[in-house]
Parts: sequence; C-alpha cells; structure tokens
Amino acid sequence: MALLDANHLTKTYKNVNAIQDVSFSLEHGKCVALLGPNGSGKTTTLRMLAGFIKPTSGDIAFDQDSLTKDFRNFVGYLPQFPVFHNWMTGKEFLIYVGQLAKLSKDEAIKRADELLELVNLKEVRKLKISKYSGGMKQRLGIAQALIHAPKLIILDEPASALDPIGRREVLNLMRELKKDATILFSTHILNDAEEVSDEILLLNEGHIIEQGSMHELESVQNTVTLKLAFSEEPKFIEDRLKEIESVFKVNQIDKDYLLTVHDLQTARKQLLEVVYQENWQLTKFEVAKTSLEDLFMKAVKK
Ligand SMILES: Nc1ncnc2c1ncn2[C@@H]1O[C@H](COP(=O)(O)OP(=O)(O)OP(=O)(O)O)[C@@H](O)[C@H]1O
Repeated sequence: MALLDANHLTKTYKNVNAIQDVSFSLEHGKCVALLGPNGSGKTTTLRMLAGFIKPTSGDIAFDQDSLTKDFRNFVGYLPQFPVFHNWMTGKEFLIYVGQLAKLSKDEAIKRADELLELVNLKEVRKLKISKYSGGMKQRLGIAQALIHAPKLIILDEPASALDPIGRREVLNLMRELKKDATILFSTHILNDAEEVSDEILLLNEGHIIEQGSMHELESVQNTVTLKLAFSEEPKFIEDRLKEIESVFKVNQIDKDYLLTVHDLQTARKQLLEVVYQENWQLTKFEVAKTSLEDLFMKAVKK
C-alpha cells in the first residue's frame, strides 16, 4: 500500500470548517507539495498527519510495514514557525533534540554530525543559532526533523518566508532529501511546488480541488496557450480566429493574440491553414506551456 492513505478527513474548529472531506494517498519515496492560498487548510492537514491534532472525522491509514512502534519515530515535522534555543550552537541544539528523541548521548552526537554535514551547516556548527540567517535556521529545522531518521518528513512552508538565497538553499536541500525519503511539504509559492515536487495536492477553502503529477494536472486542464502576432493587424482577425474549431478563447494583449486551445497539434494545423488562406503576415507563433500558476488560478476560480 501507499505510505499513507488519508480518507475523508474533516477538521472543524468551533464553527470553522478548516478541512472538508479530504482524501489522498502518499506513495513511498515521493515528494508531494500541498499547495494552496493562505487559510486553505494546509497546516491543519499537516498537523493531522503528524498526529498533533485529531481529525473531526475520517481517518489516516499508515502502511503497517513502514510504521514504527512509536509513531513519533515514523514522522519528522518542521513547523511553520520553528522555535530554537538561540543561545545554543547548531550542534548543541541537534544533540539536545536527539536526546529528546531518546538517542543516547553518543548516538545523538554522531547523528548531529551527520545531519550538519547533510544540511550544509558543518562550518557553522559551533556558532550560536542567534547568529544564523533565516535560511540556516530553516536548514537546522529540517535537520531537527530528521534526527530520528523518520520514514515521512512533513515540512510546513519550509521556504516561503525566506529571502531568495535562503529559499534556494532550502529547495536544494529538499532536492537532496527526496532522493531517499518521502516528503510532504506545504507552500503557497507555486514555483517551489513546481520545482521540487513529484506530485501536487491543490487545496482551496478546505477542499482538494486538483491532485496528481504536474503532467497529469496539465492534461486534466488540457489547454495550451498560443501566442500570435502579425506585421499589420488583419481585418476581422478576432472573429476569424474564433471560428477555428480547436480555439476556444481569444485574448489580445498589446499586439499579441493569445489563443487558448485544447489540442496543440490540431490547433496548429487549423490555425496555419487559416493564416495561409487569409494571407496574414504572421511574425510570431509561440507555444506557451501551461504553468502551474495558470492551473492554480483556474482551479481556484473554478
Ligand atoms: N486553532 C484554530 N482555531 C480556529 N480556527 C483555526 C485554527 N487553526 C486554523 N484555523 C482556521 O482554519 C482555516 C485553515 O487554517 P490553516 O492554518 O490550516 O490554513 P493554511 O493553509 O495553513 O494557512 P496559511 O498559509 O496562512 O498558514 C483558517 O480559516 C484558519 O483561520
């Protein structure tokens, strides 16, 4: 089975329905982005999976073969706003966390050294955390989540609050981690989801509105945008473009015509035939990939 199956999860806080009938599976070894605008229920979902809060209804089934005796060893969690003891050094903090996770002192020291190397903080291991940059703190936070070598790593907005350098460092680290771990991370930054995840769960107002790989999501939406321009604007062009069977939307931005089409091959053929018949002086013909942003905006509007 999958590493976990979330079945019809619902979470209600007093009168707020934070999560409503959310179901998904997390396959072994995948890096999955839980993507959604602010308040869509990402933190609530992650906290239910990490065992911090109980769903109001629904259940989470874990792969029994992967499950450890103590559930806390199964999952590693980085909260959205991690708290550190700023007076400790990075290494002291990891040893402390390791001992909290029931490692012996020697094991905790060994594990701290391994993780400092992994998250690229070895050079600054003896520096007080108060001196760390945002990106360094986030990487220390990720190391803390990995202390007990969990099967599932849950990261709540690991890169969202960082400057571009810190964000890059964290995304690079996630790309390393995903080689041999299952990761579920939340973000409201589309590019981050697009960059590191294998799959996307798109959450809006407590519901999953799309899920699948980028490729699957694109084919669900099944649209491509074509950008056309002409040396001089042909007469009645908009009407003529709208007549083309495979074109279902025409927008004009400055001198560019943006056509939304279902099937690229057919649209290209039909369009170029019309261009030829009408003797339009075509100067631009571009195929724009559907970005995750397009999908996100469409899905949220839907
Ligand atoms: N402890 C709580 N008590 C009452 N309402 C809550 C609580 N926690 C979250 N909510 C509400 O549940 C909804 C989902 O919140 P949640 O924090 O899960 O969203 P989110 O997608 O993580 O948002 P953000 O990106 O802003 O962190 C929001 O309307 C929020 O106000």
